[in-house]
Amino acid sequence: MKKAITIAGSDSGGGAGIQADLKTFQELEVFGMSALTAVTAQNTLGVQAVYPMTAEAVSKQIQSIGEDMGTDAVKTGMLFNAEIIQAVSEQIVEYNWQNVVVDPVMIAKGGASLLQLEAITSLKKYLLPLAMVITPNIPEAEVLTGISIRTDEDKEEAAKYLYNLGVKHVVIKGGHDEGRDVSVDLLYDGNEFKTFTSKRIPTKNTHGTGCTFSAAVTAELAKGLSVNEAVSKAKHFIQAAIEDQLLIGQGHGPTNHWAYRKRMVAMR
Ligand SMILES: Nc1ncnc2c1ncn2[C@@H]1O[C@H](COP(=O)(O)OP(=O)(O)OP(=O)(O)O)[C@@H](O)[C@H]1O
Ligand SMILES: Cc1ncc(CO)c(N)n1
Repeated sequence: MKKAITIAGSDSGGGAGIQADLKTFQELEVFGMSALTAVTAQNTLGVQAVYPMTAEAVSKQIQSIGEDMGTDAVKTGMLFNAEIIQAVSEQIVEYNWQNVVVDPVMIAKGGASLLQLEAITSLKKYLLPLAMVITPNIPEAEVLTGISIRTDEDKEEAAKYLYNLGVKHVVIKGGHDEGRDVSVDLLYDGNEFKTFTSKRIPTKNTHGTGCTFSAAVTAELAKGLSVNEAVSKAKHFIQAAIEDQLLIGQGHGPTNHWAYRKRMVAMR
């Protein structure tokens, strides 16, 4: 069985963070492991509190996996501060992990900060050059590049900027591209652009869409798919998860992580 580790924050509400990642790994038949970077008190209404781990505690968790079990792919989500980013980057180098998916989580749906502003320089300097894939949403791509993204050309320019920081593949997600009836994710591999388009689902229940999408990319890379194939599969996975609504909580509800498998079983 292939293995994947998520290095991310805990979402007590279960829709995003470590919980979304492990559910997604399981649904895609990959053995899930984790290193917690922070504990959040969170629900569908927002983030009530953030308790970061020490960089040492994060390092030790990764070391436990690296020294014994190993992994076929790595995902990073909420990293919170520069010390954690540096520790994670060092461990990725130490164990020579190649299939690294960086979801540059910055701000939760309700506006709470999940990454300190001064940590963005460290993210760009230490972690991005180790990434096989980076999966920013539009606001994250704007912060990382300083480019204001309004048009498809702006997205392409931002993707090129991120590629030039040493990331091998850039996926700029289209969930925040509101006012369109489609959600378009753009993939750039340094050579050509490819788009993955789906019907935009009118719903407020999109808590954890980004985490779930990047976890699905990670699981598929662990299984040996190419980045192109992994992104395509992840797009189908998240589309099913948003479509098959759960209606949990009073705010931005979680997606349905088992919708994709339910569909696959029904098609057999
Ligand atoms: N309403 C929607 N309908 C269809 N697809 C969507 C919708 N919202 C998001 N997506 C898809 O979900 C994935 C995640 O995109 P999004 O831009 O929402 O990430 P995000 O902002 O990082 O998510 P979050 O911060 O909630 O974890 C992308 O593949 C995007 O196309
Ligand atoms: C712990 C955690 N990671 C990531 C996100 C982004 O969706 C969130 N809301 N919470």
